[in-house]
Amino acid sequence: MDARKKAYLMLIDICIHKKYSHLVLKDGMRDFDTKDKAFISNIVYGTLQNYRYLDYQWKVYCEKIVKKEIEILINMSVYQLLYLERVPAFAITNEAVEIAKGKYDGRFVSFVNAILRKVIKNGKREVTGDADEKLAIETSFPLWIVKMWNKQYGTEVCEKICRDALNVPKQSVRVNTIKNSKEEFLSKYEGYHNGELSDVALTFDKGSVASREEFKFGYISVQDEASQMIAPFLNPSEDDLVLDMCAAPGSKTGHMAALMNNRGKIIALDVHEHRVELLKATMRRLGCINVDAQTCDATKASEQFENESFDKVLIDAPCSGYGVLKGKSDIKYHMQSDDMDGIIAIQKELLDEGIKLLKADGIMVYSTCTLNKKENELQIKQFLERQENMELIEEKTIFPYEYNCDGFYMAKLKKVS
Ligand SMILES: C[S@@+](CC[C@H](N)C(=O)[O-])C[C@H]1O[C@@H](n2cnc3c(N)ncnc32)[C@H](O)[C@@H]1O
Repeated sequence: MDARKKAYLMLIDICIHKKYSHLVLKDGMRDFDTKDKAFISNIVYGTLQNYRYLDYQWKVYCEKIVKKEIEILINMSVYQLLYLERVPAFAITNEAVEIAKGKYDGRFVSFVNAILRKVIKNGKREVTGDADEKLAIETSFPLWIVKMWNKQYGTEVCEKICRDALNVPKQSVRVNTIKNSKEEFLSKYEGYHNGELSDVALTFDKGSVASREEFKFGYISVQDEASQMIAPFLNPSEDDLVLDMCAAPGSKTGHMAALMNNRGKIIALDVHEHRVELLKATMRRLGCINVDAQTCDATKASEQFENESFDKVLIDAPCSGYGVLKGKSDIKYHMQSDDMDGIIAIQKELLDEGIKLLKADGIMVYSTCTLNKKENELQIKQFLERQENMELIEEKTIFPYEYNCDGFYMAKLKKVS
């Protein structure tokens, strides 16, 4: 199959059938060579990342509402016209027409052709509107989130968050110190560079590490650098009993096990059984022997575990994920203003359950990979108002533009006796 046709079918799966982009790309590219793989992934991610900007470039030329399948075809073609300078315009138009011919009737074929010709003739449209509207279109965010970030973080930070989300994320791994030190690892494997934030982080430029020997042997774990700041923030020690309430797929569990020198004990919970299986496989690969993984709804964990029995509790909560938009452009594409309504209630339940299980003088860390104060600072403020025996020791936000990493929020809390 032609690479563009494949990219189109993948975009249909992601945008219409709501499949995860990384899985669609992983499963769909087996029969393509390296060059085509790069081309397909460029079209898929580029189109998703710039979707609203691409809409803006051509919807001015049509009066009626367009079928979603046709909109996707035009957007992926406009993406190539505006961003892939080496690809000739006639090749892009011809291929779009061929894809349309194979699937839709003659009316749609001429429509696609006419729109693309107008975009070629008129070139890029300058974005107009007030500052929020311009930023929203230029960076392909819905207006409501630009307004929300503006209100919560101020204009300057909001603009940096939006523009940074268009960048390609840095790829990072964590050296698994249970199996090797960073120095030992670097003496054996090439193509890795020191990270900026975490002392066990390495970055790499090319390809994916999942098929490499060093990954299979468990010498490294794929983990964003900002995410690597969470386990040290909780700082578990060798003789601690730790509860990791939302643990799968286990990035932070594995990091905590390493910080504890594989001693003490981590009870790692997740509500989804298939994700607990993933976590167990990761723990085996990394050689973590102090982790007991269990399928459990952590909002009811006190029915299963004794109250006040854990020295440390980590709640790496389910969240809207607005800190990881560079790497997961499908979150950006699908984002809706009511995404967080249900999640905020679950986060609250997890916090209230966590405190029951924490020992007096114990430490709890609450973290999310989102940039939304309602799930972060405000969630913690309301928790502290409900629970007088908890005190806030420190809270911080890592913005994704600071280190070309993911965005994370973390709060460290202590149970006062
Ligand atoms: C942000 S992810 C955790 C990432 C993980 N800590 C890591 O570092 O790899 C949130 C996890 O919470 C789990 N989850 C959601 N609701 C839950 C609940 N009520 N009890 C336990 N786990 C839950 C999800 O299945 C998901 O795996």
